[in-house]
Amino acid sequence: MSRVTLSRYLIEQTRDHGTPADLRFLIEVVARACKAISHAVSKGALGGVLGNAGTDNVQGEAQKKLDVISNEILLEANEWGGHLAAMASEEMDTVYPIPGRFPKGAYMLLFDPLDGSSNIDINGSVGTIFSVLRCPDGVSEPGEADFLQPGVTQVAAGYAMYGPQTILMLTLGSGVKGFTLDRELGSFVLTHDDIRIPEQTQEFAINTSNARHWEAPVQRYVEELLAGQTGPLGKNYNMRWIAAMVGDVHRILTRGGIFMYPWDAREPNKPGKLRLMYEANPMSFIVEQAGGAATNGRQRILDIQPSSLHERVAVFLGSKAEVERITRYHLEADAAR
Ligand SMILES: O=P(O)(O)OC[C@H]1O[C@](O)(COP(=O)(O)O)[C@@H](O)[C@@H]1O
Ligand SMILES: [Mg+2]
Ligand SMILES: [Mg+2]
Repeated sequence: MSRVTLSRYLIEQTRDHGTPADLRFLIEVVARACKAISHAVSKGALGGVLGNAGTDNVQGEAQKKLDVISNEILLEANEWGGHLAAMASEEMDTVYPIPGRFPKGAYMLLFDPLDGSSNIDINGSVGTIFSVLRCPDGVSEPGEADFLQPGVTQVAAGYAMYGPQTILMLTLGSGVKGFTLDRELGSFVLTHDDIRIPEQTQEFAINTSNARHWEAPVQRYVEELLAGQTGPLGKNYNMRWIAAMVGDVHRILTRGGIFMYPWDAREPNKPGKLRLMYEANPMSFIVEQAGGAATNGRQRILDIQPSSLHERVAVFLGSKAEVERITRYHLEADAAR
């Protein structure tokens, strides 16, 4: 059987399903950048890429060397391609315009260049998350306001995961495909066709060290999960936490489950830890395209109208029945107030 590479898959999407050629090139360039990041990550201590960069990002988080390297790789790969009008990144203060010497295109790219940064120095899984938006008509130099589109307008989203294997998961809005990097061939090869998340699950992911800071509906739900077979949910649940959203979402796409990063009272003014534009929106698009659901506890994430580029959000995503349950618990608690 001949192998379907990412390039071939994208060409077939253009030929048979009307995927614009410039979107296809854009995805190819992002995938090439992910290969370069995978290579950089794998060098570890030998390549001098571990440890802190000695700088903070706009959100006040200490940047790791690989956060900065990955951001640079994505910028350099994409700026000359001719498919983009601008980029935005978790690691940059504001919008990155395409330099005047390069041609401009119809799309805008957003990314979390290195997700799961706390795993870098322990040789745990990390990844890259990306989201593609259309540049509004008539805008040649998009600013922050042009990026503030709800997630439902995304034309493509995906992530690469740099684990024991490097994989790339992609949605163009009609299902989710997964590709594994063949290092000898240098290509991403289709290995996960038509991914579907089971509606029910027996696995959950949440950082329980924050339990005392959660809202009542989250405490209620997790208590019920922990109560197991003799509790109100009537079954035993297992728990996993990779500390990299890419890893937890990848597990959910592979065998189901629910992932939660709720609001908590440690920083009460922030709606959550994860970023709407670089993490929650692309992951919610992928999860919905695989038959799952994603909310902030009260509302579908893809319907949220962003108010700023680096906006945070609470995230509950994965198997539909579980996401519906935790969302219902929030709404019931709100109604009883
Ligand atoms: O360390 P915590 O609080 O458990 O947070 C883990 C979460 O933080 C993140 O690492 C945030 O992403 P970055 O590494 O891109 O900042 C998520 O991937 C992950 O789910
Ligand atoms: Mg992240
Ligand atoms: Mg990051």
